[in-house]
Amino acid sequence: MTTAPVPLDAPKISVRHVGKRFDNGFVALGDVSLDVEDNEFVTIVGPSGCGKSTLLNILAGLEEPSGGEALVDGVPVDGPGPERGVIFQQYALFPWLTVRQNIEFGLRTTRVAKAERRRRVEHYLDLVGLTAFADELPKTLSGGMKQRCAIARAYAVHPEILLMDEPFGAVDALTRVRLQEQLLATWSQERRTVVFITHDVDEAVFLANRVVVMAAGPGRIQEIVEVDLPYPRTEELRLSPEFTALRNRVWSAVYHQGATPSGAPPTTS
Ligand SMILES: Nc1ncnc2c1ncn2[C@@H]1O[C@H](COP(=O)(O)OP(=O)(O)OP(=O)(O)O)[C@@H](O)[C@H]1O
Repeated sequence: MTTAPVPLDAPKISVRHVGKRFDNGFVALGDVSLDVEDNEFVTIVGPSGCGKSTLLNILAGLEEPSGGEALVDGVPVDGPGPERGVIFQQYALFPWLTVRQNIEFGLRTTRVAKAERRRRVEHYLDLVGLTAFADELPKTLSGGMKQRCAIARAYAVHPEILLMDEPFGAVDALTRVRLQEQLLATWSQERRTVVFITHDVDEAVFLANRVVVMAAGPGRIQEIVEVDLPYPRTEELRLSPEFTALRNRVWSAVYHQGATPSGAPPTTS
């Protein structure tokens, strides 16, 4: 059997008419199509149950679509792969391994030489601010620290694509802002393609090149909002009229579906 050549101009990720009907007959995704270019940062927002996680799981190769296909570099996704790092809301650390060992774990299954593994682990420990806790077990860490450890573990493998499902959902507001800044700093230094699910409209706009707004019944793309704000994104930018306008536009696309995500609605006075 011959494999079709990968087109040079293929988007990094291509979702083509993907549908998902679960075994109980529930249709979680209707007909979803989306291209994500190399090095893009795309966030996905939408009401609970509109199929965000289902779509991400299909990209991760953890679920199979029941119609259409998902492609990475022009090749159909057929299970998980090391080029796609997945980060969930729950940290999923190994409790019996130290922070350092948890970060190193993913690297053991790659062909990275020992010296390079060590270098990378120290680099990502430093990047997420956990060097001082490297020899601690996860049970001694706060929720935000555990999540930073999970993020370092995913980054250390150098996946070309990061698939993130509400990764900062369980951390306090201040840690969340720091994690957002760290993620953007890493993304701009090391360039990855990121697909990031969130319920937080501010977070969606702050991080993304494009915000994909989904709707439910069945899950589908309602609107795509281009975020033409410059990087690096700063705290001042969050207060700017341009940011507020985009935030309100995304909010309105979600809000006018008749369901509300978490977070405060825009003031209308
Ligand atoms: N294995 C399954 N079998 C049947 N239905 C499922 C299954 N997994 C998810 N669903 C349903 O599919 C729909 C989409 O779920 P999904 O988790 O993708 O939504 P979501 O947009 O990520 O929601 P949330 O924002 O609450 O995390 C939901 O109605 C959910 O109940």
